[in-house]
Amino acid sequence: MVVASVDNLADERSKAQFDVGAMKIVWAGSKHVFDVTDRMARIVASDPEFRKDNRTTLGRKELFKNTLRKMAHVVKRANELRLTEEEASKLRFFVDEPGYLDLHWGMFVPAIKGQGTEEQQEKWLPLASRMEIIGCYAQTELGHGSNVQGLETTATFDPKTDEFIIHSPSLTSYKWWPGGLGKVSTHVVVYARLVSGGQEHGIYGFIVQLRSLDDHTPLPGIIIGDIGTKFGSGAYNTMDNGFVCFNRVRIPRNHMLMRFCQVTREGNVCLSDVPKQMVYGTMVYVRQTIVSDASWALSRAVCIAVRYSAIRRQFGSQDRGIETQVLDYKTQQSRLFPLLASAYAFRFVGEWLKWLYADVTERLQANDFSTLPEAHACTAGLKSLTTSVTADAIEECRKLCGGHGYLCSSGLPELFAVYVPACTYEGDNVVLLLQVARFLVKTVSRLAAGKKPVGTTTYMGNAEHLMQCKSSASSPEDWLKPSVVLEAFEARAFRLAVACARDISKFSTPEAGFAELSIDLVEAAIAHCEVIVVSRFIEKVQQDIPGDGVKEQLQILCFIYALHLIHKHSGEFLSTGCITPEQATLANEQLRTLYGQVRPNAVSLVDAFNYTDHYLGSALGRYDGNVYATLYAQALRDPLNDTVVPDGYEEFIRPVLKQTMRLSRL
Ligand SMILES: CC/C=C\C/C=C\C/C=C\C/C=C\C/C=C\C/C=C\CCC(=O)SCCNC(=O)CCNC(=O)[C@H](O)C(C)(C)COP(=O)(O)OP(=O)(O)OC[C@H]1O[C@@H](n2cnc3c(N)ncnc32)[C@H](O)[C@@H]1OP(=O)(O)O
Ligand SMILES: Cc1cc2nc3c(=O)[nH]c(=O)nc-3n(C[C@H](O)[C@H](O)[C@H](O)COP(=O)(O)OP(=O)(O)OC[C@H]3O[C@@H](n4cnc5c(N)ncnc54)[C@H](O)[C@@H]3O)c2cc1C
Repeated sequence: MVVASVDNLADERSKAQFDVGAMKIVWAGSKHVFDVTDRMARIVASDPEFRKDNRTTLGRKELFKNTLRKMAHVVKRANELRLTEEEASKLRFFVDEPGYLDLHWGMFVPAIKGQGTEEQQEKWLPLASRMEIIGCYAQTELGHGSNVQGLETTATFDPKTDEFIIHSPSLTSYKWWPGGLGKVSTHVVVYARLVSGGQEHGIYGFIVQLRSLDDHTPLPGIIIGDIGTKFGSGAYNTMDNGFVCFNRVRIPRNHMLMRFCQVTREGNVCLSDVPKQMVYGTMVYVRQTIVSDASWALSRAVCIAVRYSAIRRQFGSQDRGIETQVLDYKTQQSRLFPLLASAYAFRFVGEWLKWLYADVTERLQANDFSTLPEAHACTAGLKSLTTSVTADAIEECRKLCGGHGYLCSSGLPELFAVYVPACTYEGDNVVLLLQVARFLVKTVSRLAAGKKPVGTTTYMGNAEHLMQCKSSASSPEDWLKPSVVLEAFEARAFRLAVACARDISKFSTPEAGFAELSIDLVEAAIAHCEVIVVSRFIEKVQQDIPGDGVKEQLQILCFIYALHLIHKHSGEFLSTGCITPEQATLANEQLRTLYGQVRPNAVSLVDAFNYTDHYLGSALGRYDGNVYATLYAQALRDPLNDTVVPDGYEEFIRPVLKQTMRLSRL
């Protein structure tokens, strides 16, 4: 019997019809980013301090201490190697272990940058950059997360002492969830209701010291700890998500982040002339980074599943000869290749969102707030879409790897467990889609008032056409025309949004209509977000892209992405009358052809992600394809195999056997 050989992947690589090196640059975004990413990934992979293959077997305390050691090593290496901010952030990324540094650099520092005055930034940022203090971001409470306006923690100004009193008035007001809070952070940006002169003035951020910088003990009035073990082995349990209760903790007045709202010495509250939502700015920033990161998690899972599907063979042999690679099964392709295409789609939309965020930031600095609602809708919607798809895709990749996908050594269970909270943190995905829907309904009603839509809703300006058009696709090849594909997506999204707006107007109040129709609104929001992703992908493949065959591969992936969505949401495309059942069948036919075109390039398309074996952390996804020997070696290393006869034999197995023997003699 011929067994799968590691040569499978070499064979696969020899079939590639494009320049893999050039695709690596496209995936990275530029030669510079590729070089930095590649260098940082290799530094981490070659450093034994960053070993992670034992993570799922460690108890919580050991795991956490191990993370502390790694974080300290990250800081040490970043200093020794004099890494730039860009390089250090990549280094942290490849260490691939959630830890307090994520929240310090990812939320605490951005909150101060975004919401602190210049003076406050000058004071706090150098301390944070040199890591003389470690910070986190505490917004969520035990009783309230999604509803930020419902937060209970108070920050009451005391004009007698020129201080704020930070207080947790109830159990439900305890801050609950912030990463880095439980055991590590010395400081926190706390979100609380500002109270001055006996009046409430809304939610703002306040810098509070939590722990002594001498011995790390909590400061007076602070009760603090970890919220407990979370889902999965290893995974997010490396993070000390924490709780904190403030018992009338006093902080100086200038610890309130005062860029958008100032409290004077007398306790007067002066609002700047900016929208009050500016205080939500850190969330917009982080949502944008989460969209960029989705493509990394998704591509990682897809890389494992594609390589393993090329190695794994089942059936297809009459004479016990060589069996079929599971990657050759159309069903495997139809589950896997849309995920591969989605990874590329999310990579490009992530890059675009970075641009959008930079653009809105520049405008806000010039007091132009006109694009803020769109930036909020795009970051919220794309965060929701990309994380939901990625979490589901990681689980699908696990199933695509059959039984071995269920082993921790496949890397997929931990990847799923660490990734799935992305659907919840930084805004629950449904709550965020409802924000997009609110924006869409407003856009539709503005259209009715003769206002021209801009940005990602520009397509809605073509209202009359989008409401009436019928797709012209009359052959499978027609589904390779960008204009045909885009028209179908835009018409579906627009018709769903218009139907929602129309139906809402039938209720006694818009709020009642919005609440009753929220299921339809979520669907309309997803349809709009898919227009954004599809159109950005089409735009990308219409650019000049260097490298033999690279553009052709991306075109194939782009159409797989779009057509698999038409298949997935065929109910909506059909019920809105954007396409006919015959056209849906033609789209499926084209999709099947495209799967055949990706097949010989699949392994090279995942090689283009340029992942090290360390980063992948998977016996199934190894670059050399040596799957079975690695699975066996890792099984032998399991703590349960430390002894041949297990601990507990004398106590619990032997007596059972003895008892059974006694019974059988009776
Ligand atoms: C094996 C592998 C191992 C290891 C892998 C290693 C590492 C990788 C993994 C991951 C770890 C690393 C890092 C991960 C990064 C981050 C994750 C960590 C932490 C997460 C942190 C948090 O979760 S912080 C808390 C976040 N909380 C939320 O997001 C709350 C959500 N709620 C809200 O945002 C709001 O309450 C709301 C938007 C839902 C409602 O707002 P509001 O009550 O004000 O009501 P309205 O709906 O009425 O809105 C009023 C108007 O305001 C507009 N609006 C709302 N929000 C914004 C905004 N942000 N910007 C601009 N405008 C906004 C809204 O549109 C309304 O406008 P109108 O014109 O319609 O009035
Ligand atoms: C791993 C992890 C890390 C985190 N890190 C931090 C951190 O560093 N700092 C921090 O402040 N917070 C953090 N959080 C908290 C996180 O931001 C919140 O959990 C998140 O915002 C969701 O809020 P919630 O838990 O209140 O969910 P809920 O709002 O209680 O959601 C429960 C259910 O209700 C539904 N729902 C809620 N409102 C509506 C509505 N209006 N319409 C329809 N359905 C609705 C949701 O869809 C969901 O299904 C973290 C959370 C996790 C899981």
